[in-house]
Amino acid sequence: MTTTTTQQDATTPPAGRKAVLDASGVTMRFGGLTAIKDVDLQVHTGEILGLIGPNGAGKTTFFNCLTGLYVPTEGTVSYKGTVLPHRSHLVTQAGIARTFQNIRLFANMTVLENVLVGRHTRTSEGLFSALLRGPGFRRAEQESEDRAMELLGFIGLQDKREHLARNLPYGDQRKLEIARALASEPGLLLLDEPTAGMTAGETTATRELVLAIREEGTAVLVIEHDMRFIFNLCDRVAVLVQGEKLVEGSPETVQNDERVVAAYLGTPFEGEPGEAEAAEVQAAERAHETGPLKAGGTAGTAGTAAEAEGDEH
Ligand SMILES: Nc1ncnc2c1ncn2[C@@H]1O[C@H](COP(=O)(O)OP(=O)(O)OP(=O)(O)O)[C@@H](O)[C@H]1O
Repeated sequence: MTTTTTQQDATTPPAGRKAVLDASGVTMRFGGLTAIKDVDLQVHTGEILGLIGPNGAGKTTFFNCLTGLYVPTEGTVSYKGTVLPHRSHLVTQAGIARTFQNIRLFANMTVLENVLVGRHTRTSEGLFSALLRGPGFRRAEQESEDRAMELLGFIGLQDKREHLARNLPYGDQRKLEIARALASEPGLLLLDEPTAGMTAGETTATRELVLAIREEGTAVLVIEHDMRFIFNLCDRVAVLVQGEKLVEGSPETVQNDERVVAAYLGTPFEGEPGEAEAAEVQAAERAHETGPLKAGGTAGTAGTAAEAEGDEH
């Protein structure tokens, strides 16, 4: 069921675009369980790629392999042509930022402070400079704050800069997570279920935000269960099923692939609905009309499908 299909439009980079992310043969085993098996995936500059799959398909595990949280059992992950180290802060420094399925903000810090935390990989001032609070440090601090305020403006939270993160409404907390990730100036942003628990309005706002992020020059790889969101947003979609890439291609290609439907809904029964089942339902309906249930569970004279069929002729 999990044969990999590579569509013509799946691997060919759009003209003039290069791969920012190149995951090759990524496999992740936990003891006897293979959560990810030999997955290849590329994300190109200016692209929004969706990663979908049923619960437990391995999407988050794959993200963890990309971002250095897990060391893949096999395979490599490259960013702009350089193989990434298996350390998450080095991956962030290289240019990949992410958000998590469950919000991970510093609840007791302000909105602004949360974004400033996200900038630490982009500030070069050392410990001594920070302790002495010399001119170099103060300048860097001001630059960081200016950039953080720019990002808060970008997500529409500039007026809440002094609010504690824990006091923000849920949708704003999600946006703040994205701003914190953007503070590291990534070339690729990974979003893990960014619209989980959101209202329809918040989901639409998130879609617009992701499109604006792409406009600013950051490629996006997004995991999401909300299919409408994915198919309306993404340039391409990849489907993971039981740890393997099943299909990859345009939203239309993926939506129309029967194996994707089967993976989500289960394999359909062979053939048409059985005549016997249909007759049974009809018989039960007639029995209901004919009279009260007799002891033994049959109604009137129409106890079985066969009898019902016989009655009709
Ligand atoms: N640290 C771990 N140790 C052992 N097994 C794990 C670990 N992390 C994930 N798994 C297993 O790997 C498989 C894939 O899980 P994963 O969370 O990546 O799926 P998912 O596609 O993100 O699911 P969901 O959509 O429900 O979030 C599951 O069987 C899960 O139980």
